[in-house]
Amino acid sequence: RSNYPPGCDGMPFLGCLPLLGVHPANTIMKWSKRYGDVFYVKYAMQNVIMLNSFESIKEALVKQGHVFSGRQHTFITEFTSGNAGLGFLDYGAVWRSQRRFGLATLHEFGMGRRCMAPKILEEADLMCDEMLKHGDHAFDCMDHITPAVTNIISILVFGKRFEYDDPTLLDTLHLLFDFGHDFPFALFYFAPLVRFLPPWKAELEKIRQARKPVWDHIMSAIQQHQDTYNENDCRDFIDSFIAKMKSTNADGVKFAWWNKEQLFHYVKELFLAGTDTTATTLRWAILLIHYHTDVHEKIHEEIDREASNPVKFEDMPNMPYTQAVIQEVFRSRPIANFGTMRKTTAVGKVGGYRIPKGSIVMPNIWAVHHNPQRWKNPHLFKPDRHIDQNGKFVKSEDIIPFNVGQRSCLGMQLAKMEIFIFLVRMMQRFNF
Ligand code: HEM
Repeated sequence: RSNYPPGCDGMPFLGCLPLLGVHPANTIMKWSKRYGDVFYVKYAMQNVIMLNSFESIKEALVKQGHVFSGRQHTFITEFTSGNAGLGFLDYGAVWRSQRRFGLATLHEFGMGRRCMAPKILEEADLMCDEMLKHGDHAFDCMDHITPAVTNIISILVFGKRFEYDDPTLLDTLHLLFDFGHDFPFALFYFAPLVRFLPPWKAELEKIRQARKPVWDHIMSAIQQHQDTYNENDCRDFIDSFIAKMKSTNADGVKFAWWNKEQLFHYVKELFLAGTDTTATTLRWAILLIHYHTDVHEKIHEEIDREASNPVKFEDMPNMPYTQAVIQEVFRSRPIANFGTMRKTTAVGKVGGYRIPKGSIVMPNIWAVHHNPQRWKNPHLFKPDRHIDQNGKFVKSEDIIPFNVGQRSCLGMQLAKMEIFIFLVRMMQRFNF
């Protein structure tokens, strides 16, 4: 294989899996000292091209986005998404049209005409009310953050929130957080045969059982929307999709991807992709602010001085320190260290190496955010590094928790809005 990147083969059958340790992204970042920015790591039987610098990630995912935006279909992508929805569609015309629809709809309901900000604030207040019920007793803040962010996706998708003790919400949380949180997706992805081994076989069966009521609920919500659909009153994501189904199929030609089954997978995926990510980022924010008393004092002072009470999303540009704190949370604790696996749809070239068609490629976002040449003491939490001499917030294009390129996170704007409003509102109502 001429001009293929260097790399590590590890052991027969297992490849490098046993060598990755408890923090694979950090281990791979260390290996880049030996192999350079672009190298391969064998995961079980499959080579994965790792991109360990912002330059190589940009060269591949942005400059050659048409080559590096595919997805591989495996047993686990089929199990998770039916290889439909959006995140696991392979690159091509179908993905492009579904993505365009998703972006336009999220814009409409997220930032656009029907801005979600007031609903996010309302949910943040309801969440704070629940937290207050604990009085002086200790509690796990995730017990309240997860239902609240799940409700934001519910409002977007179903047009309504759930009471915190509603069985549908509880079933959804059970599925997303009890199973989803630590699910070894990569293990099933690279070593699909483990699904036949007893402990994993049983685990998958438990997930099948747990997801049934949630899937039934999504299907019946779609049916209910179809029964009550009014073309002059588009209530939410499902209505927008139904409108698209009707207009696309209007001439009697059925387009395979604008149908109820695809809608079901899309809805499912918005919950999968948009809840744990946002909730975990918020949890990191609370923890990091709590442990850094200097940061805690400065952010509180800015919120008291600059934010409306209750906070508005429009306050954000006047709050450079709060923006710096959020950017530093994203830098120091990216939720998806490796983004989501990409597959090349043609031959590509990165760092001078030839990347064959069909290669699996992963950006090491952790390595970019912890590069000591770029960030002084990268392991320290220091929001001030994002403030210039004039006290202004400095936005850094190489902080990439949502990844970059045409396949980056669909919900980035909504997630940023949620994190700002939830965090500031919590700090307006509590000290932590
Ligand atoms: C802090 C919160 C979030 C983080 C850190 C995050 C991060 C990511 C990352 C790293 C990817 C992989 C992109 C790639 O392959 O390059 C992704 C994809 C995706 N995210 Fe997010 N995400 C967040 C919140 C959300 C929210 C709120 C939604 C939905 C409303 C969402 C929906 C999606 C979807 C649908 C994809 C697949 C996009 C595609 O393949 O075209 N995410 N996200």
